[in-house]
Amino acid sequence: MALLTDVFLPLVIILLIFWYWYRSQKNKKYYQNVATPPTVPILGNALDFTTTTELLGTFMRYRKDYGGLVKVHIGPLRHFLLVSDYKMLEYLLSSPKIVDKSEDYKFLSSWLGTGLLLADGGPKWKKHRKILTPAFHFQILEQFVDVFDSCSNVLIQKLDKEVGNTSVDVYPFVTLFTLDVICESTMGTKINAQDDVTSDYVQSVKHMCRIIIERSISPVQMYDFLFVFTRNYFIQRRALRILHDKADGVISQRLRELQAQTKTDSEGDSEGIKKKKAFLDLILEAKVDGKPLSQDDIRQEVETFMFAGHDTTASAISFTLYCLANYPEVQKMAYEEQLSIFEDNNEPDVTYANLQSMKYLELVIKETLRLYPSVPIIGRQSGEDFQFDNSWIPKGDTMLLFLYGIHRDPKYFKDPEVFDPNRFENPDNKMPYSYIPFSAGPRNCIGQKFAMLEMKCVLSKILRKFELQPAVPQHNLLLTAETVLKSANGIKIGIKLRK
Ligand code: HEM
Repeated sequence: MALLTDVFLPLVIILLIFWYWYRSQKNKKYYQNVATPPTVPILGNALDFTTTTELLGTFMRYRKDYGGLVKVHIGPLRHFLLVSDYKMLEYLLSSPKIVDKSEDYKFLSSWLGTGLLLADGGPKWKKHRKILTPAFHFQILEQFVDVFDSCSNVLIQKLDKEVGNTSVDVYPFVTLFTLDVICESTMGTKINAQDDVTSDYVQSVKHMCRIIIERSISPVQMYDFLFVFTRNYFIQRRALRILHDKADGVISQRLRELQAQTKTDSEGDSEGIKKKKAFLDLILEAKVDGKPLSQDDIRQEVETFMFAGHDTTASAISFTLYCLANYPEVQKMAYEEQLSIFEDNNEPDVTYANLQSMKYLELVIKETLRLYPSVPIIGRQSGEDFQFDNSWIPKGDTMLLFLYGIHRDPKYFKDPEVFDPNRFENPDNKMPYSYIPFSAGPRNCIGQKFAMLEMKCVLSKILRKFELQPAVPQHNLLLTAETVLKSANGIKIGIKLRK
């Protein structure tokens, strides 16, 4: 006993003090000149973020009070660097080396595996990015206009039933529309989410999107070993089985069809009809190092497109409708542009050429994405220590790139809180990293052209059919930074039939 108290305990204390001293000496070179908001013991800055609706406001305050680089502590073990400094954003996004996603994306991995969005920036990501890029060539995108158009028609029917309602939350309608679009374009199969909202598939997508967010802020669910004891774990397990089975089923069926088609073609019995290709077909045809992708790799890319391509566009379309409703002058100009393109206002179908000529609508979407970027924050980490200005940033530390923050910086946007699509009329490209709704650099959004066409198509059809009005009673958005930007109290507008 005496040995324990006289020798062992003091030794442990000395070692701990030495370890603490050594760590603080070693860490001295890190984060120099980077401010930290005042912390409380153990919790650090955690009390500033108790809900996802506080996040953007707190980050904006940090930015205003402490500048473009802020070190934030969450509890005793976690910290991150909040980045909205122009030069640092440019450095990080253009770097061919800092291409790894941060830890925060891990809750998505049971669904998306190592598909493009989550993959570290190693050789696999590079090869997959290279073979998937041609899938977004305009000749391929052109084929999807029919899909955008027919899914928009279903949405119009749904909104038609809301005519006269002065306070419609458009987000639930739009998110089912974008799910229909992405499913048909990616897998080449219809899920009819807009007509069958209770289907297992639609519900599973919804559960997964919800659970990912709940896990990222819950001190219990964020740890895998505790998560397995929660109800969400069992819901997630079932949802993943449904989602994976669906994707696997579609992939196997397409493979069989392709094999049968090759056989018929080689027997000279082809009817000569060129079937529209879904993204899946292009992935099935692609070769990496001379070999086709494995079934797992294919499924992960398909599910990545499903995830990355539906909630993002739903957020952008819904906020654009909100802005059009609340800025009647802007809506008038957007509507007049539609009239100039479709002389007969009842013209039902939209073509690729029509979409190309919707220049003003594009400005409206761009300005909406400035104020309401679908992805308000993205996370990165570096594989090695690096120096920026006079500060060293350690390898593996999370850096949160605050896109929402730089989009509202008066240094780059005059009167940043004002919604003014004309500010993009003659863009000067001198500061390209101040406007990055689709990110930038090697890991930018692969689907941005697809998204722009889809958004223009559906907005064009809605604008021609309905007059959008500010909601009554007045609706103030309560922005919440989940995986995508949403409004916690809905995105509400009034809908009136155009005469
Ligand atoms: C308004 C719509 C959209 C917005 C604002 C948007 C925004 C973004 C952003 C900011 C990133 C970077 C994420 C990060 O670094 O963590 C990203 C990546 C990505 N997006 Fe989009 N996106 C949209 C639509 C789409 C669509 C329609 C698709 C697919 C059809 C898509 C597929 C992807 C993929 C696969 C990545 C990962 C790329 C990589 O890391 O190589 N996105 N998107």
